[in-house]
Amino acid sequence: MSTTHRILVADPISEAGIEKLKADPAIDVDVRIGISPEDLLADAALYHGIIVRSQTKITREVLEKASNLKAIGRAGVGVDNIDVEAATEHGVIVMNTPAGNTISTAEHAFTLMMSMARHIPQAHASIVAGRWDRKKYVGVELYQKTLLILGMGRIGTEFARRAMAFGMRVIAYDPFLSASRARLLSVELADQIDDALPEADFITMHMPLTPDTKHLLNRERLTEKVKPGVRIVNCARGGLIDEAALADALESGRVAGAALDVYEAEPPGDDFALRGSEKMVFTPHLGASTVEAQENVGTEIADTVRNQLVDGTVVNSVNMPSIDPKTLEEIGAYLTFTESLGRLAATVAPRNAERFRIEYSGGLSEKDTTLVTRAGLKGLIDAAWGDTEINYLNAPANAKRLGLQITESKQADPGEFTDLIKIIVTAGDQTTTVAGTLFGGKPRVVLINDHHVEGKAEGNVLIVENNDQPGMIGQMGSILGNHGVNIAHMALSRSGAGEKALVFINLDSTPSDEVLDELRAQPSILSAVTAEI
Ligand SMILES: NC(=O)C1=CN([C@@H]2O[C@H](COP(=O)(O)OP(=O)(O)OC[C@H]3O[C@@H](n4cnc5c(N)ncnc54)[C@H](O)[C@@H]3O)[C@@H](O)[C@H]2O)C=CC1
Ligand SMILES: O=C(O)C(=O)COP(=O)(O)O
Repeated sequence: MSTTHRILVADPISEAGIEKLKADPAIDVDVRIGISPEDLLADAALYHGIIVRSQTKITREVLEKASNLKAIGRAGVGVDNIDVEAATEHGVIVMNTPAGNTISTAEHAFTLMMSMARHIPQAHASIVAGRWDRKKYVGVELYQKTLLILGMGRIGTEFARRAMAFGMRVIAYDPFLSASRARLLSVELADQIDDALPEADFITMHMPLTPDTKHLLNRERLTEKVKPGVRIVNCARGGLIDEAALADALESGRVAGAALDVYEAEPPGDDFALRGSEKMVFTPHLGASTVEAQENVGTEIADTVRNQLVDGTVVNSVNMPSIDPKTLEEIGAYLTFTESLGRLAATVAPRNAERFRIEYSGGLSEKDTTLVTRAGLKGLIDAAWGDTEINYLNAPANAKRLGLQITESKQADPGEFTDLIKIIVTAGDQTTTVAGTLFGGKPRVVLINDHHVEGKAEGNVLIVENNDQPGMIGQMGSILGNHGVNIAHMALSRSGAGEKALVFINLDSTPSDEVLDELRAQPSILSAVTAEI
């Protein structure tokens, strides 16, 4: 039976994007543009996917109600209207469209800079008002002026190209920009923002709004650090500039002008201090509002969310590593297997694990194993704590919540196997080790503590530790047989003749507590545990 995935489109995306979703039999789409916060809360549980732009706020409260939600798609770049931390905790993947609106936004920001330099909106309004103010609107050239770009990512880079074509000197401040990349882009790299501010005739902002970047242009910078007469463009996020401080800096003349597409509150309230200033140029968050950009981001996000819900791929996620079809092919087989190993470790290990260590050797040691580690962690947490809401996304956050330390190591030499995955769980001074490999594509458990076995890592398993003495297998077989539990496969291991032995049994059904109690009551059986892995 095929499942239908229900997607809410909460903000306006292109018709082409909506048509894509409507045409897909696996998708049921509800277009509810401008849905109220109350309705969103009330109906959040209906949806597996939600698509937004910058308007709809996906808050922690919404995520708490959205019990079926798996993916949020942002048709655009900035995800500051989504509580990504809460989404991660709830196992909801957040994905965006990083490149679809780059050119439109760079062009818009550049247009704002030029309009500001030549007072275009004010001059236009003066004509409309019947005036002919040629003296009042004398502007400045961009040519040979110094431009400071704050945030040299996709949009910043496109802005720089255009500025250089206009003969501007370009300085970039971006803590994540390498010196070699700056050279490649022909821009000067500023190590410290405060060193660059006094040099800039124009500043343009192109970074995300985060707790680190909030009010990057604060009162001190706007009134003491910037070059007198600077002109500022913000087409990124309103919160990057302290608007009240900007109003004062304009008033004092330290800042000659500013052009904003984005605001601390959108739309700005009645108390918006900058509204009346003649030195300002405003647009209502139009950076990405072109036919081309909307076509790009609308169709892309429709595909991205659809593919995540239907095929399990993850691309352009801001809170989870990518799982593209190639990655799935490379490590897909290891994901379910490592989850089983995690479950097995939980079964054999004592409760209250404190440390989870996963070791990769062989071919896997050269691959990106982030997700494989998360799969093992998911299996462990699910089986040990009974937390079925756990998934690849929220496994690390849940491990943290449970006080579980995670370490991962890799070594090239796999010993006798092509690939080996070892999970070591520690609780107090007790350490439990399980290891496994894919044997001709089939998952095999090859080690449980110091016992080498060759067990099938699937279905119902029973692990019995006993004293190595004659008749033990018969004893176990009869107890299981008497309760109608069929043995599918059995693997034996012992540390030495007459010492401790371990039996790894695959069963056709789950043994009851009665069976386990009976096994444990045998004088030579030291332990018996069962799990569905
Ligand atoms: N007005 C509009 O309609 C639009 C606004 N945006 C905004 O523009 C921003 C930039 O977009 P893209 O260039 O596509 O993103 P991007 O991710 O390609 O670039 C962002 C850059 O900011 C840098 N950065 C991060 N923290 C920084 C810090 N503390 N100081 C300086 N640089 C820092 C990053 O290293 C990166 O190079 C987005 O975050 C979004 O909020 C994006 C599209 C449309
Ligand atoms: O992509 C972004 O970050 C934007 O700010 C564009 O916002 P919008 O989709 O036009 O509401």
